[in-house]
Amino acid sequence: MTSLTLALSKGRILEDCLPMLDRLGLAPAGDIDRLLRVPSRDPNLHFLIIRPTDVPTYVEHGAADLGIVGKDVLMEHGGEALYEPMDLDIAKCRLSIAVVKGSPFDRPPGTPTTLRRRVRVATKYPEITRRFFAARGEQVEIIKLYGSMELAPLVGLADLIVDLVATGNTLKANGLVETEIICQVSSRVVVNKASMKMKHAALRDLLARLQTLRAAA
Ligand SMILES: Nc1ncnc2c1ncn2[C@@H]1O[C@H](COP(=O)(O)OP(=O)(O)OP(=O)(O)O)[C@@H](O)[C@H]1O
Ligand SMILES: O=P(O)(O)OC[C@H]1O[C@H](OP(=O)(O)OP(=O)(O)O)[C@H](O)[C@@H]1O
Repeated sequence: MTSLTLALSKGRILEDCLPMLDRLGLAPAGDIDRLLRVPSRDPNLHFLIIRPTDVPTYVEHGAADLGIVGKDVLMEHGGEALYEPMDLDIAKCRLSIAVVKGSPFDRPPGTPTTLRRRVRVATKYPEITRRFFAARGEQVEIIKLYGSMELAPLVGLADLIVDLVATGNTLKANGLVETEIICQVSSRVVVNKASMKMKHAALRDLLARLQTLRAAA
């Protein structure tokens, strides 16, 4: 039998995936809090439990045959080297622009700025942000952060943020408002292109099983 390696994004996506994998009889058979390479209840499937931002890299290089990762991470990484056959419709949120409520930046999208400097945007997604503003003919100064983006405009580090929003509770709690949605986000299955050829039957079966869950949801 062909064996497959599936890279799972640690954190929120892993938690959302576990019930799905369990229903397919593919739950991890090991301590997912400690082990980085975990067998599943199916002897032909192993999991790698890794940081979300590392999933596209592992799959692209063939260290994993497939992976589950947020569309946000894929767009930032650039997904051209991977197949993206399925939207799992889990870990749903959106990538948005937000500003301090009532600040000079709290205005309709695309309003020309009167600033003598570039608008400063704090984000974990510099590539998506650069492309988004460039497509509108705006050059912005991007400040790369690794978390807690909501803090940046409160302490004068940035004018705007580009961050994930789901319920909107984090923005609200910090006195921020969403001014524009850049894109909707959900978790996707990505597949290594060589694996898709060499392990076609095994991958097709696993994708079909994941698809039945989607259809039943
Ligand atoms: N509030 C949210 N609601 C729903 N999905 C979310 C939310 N925040 C993030 N996600 C999705 O889950 C993915 C992983 O988010 P999570 O917060 O678990 O990890 P992280 O802290 O971003 O990872 P890292 O450890 O690499 O910084 C994101 O890439 C996105 O696709
Ligand atoms: O709209 P909400 O439902 O409040 O969710 C949005 C929050 O969720 C994510 O953060 P997360 O909890 O993953 O923390 P992190 O950015 O520090 O990883 C995101 O970066 C927002 O801060």
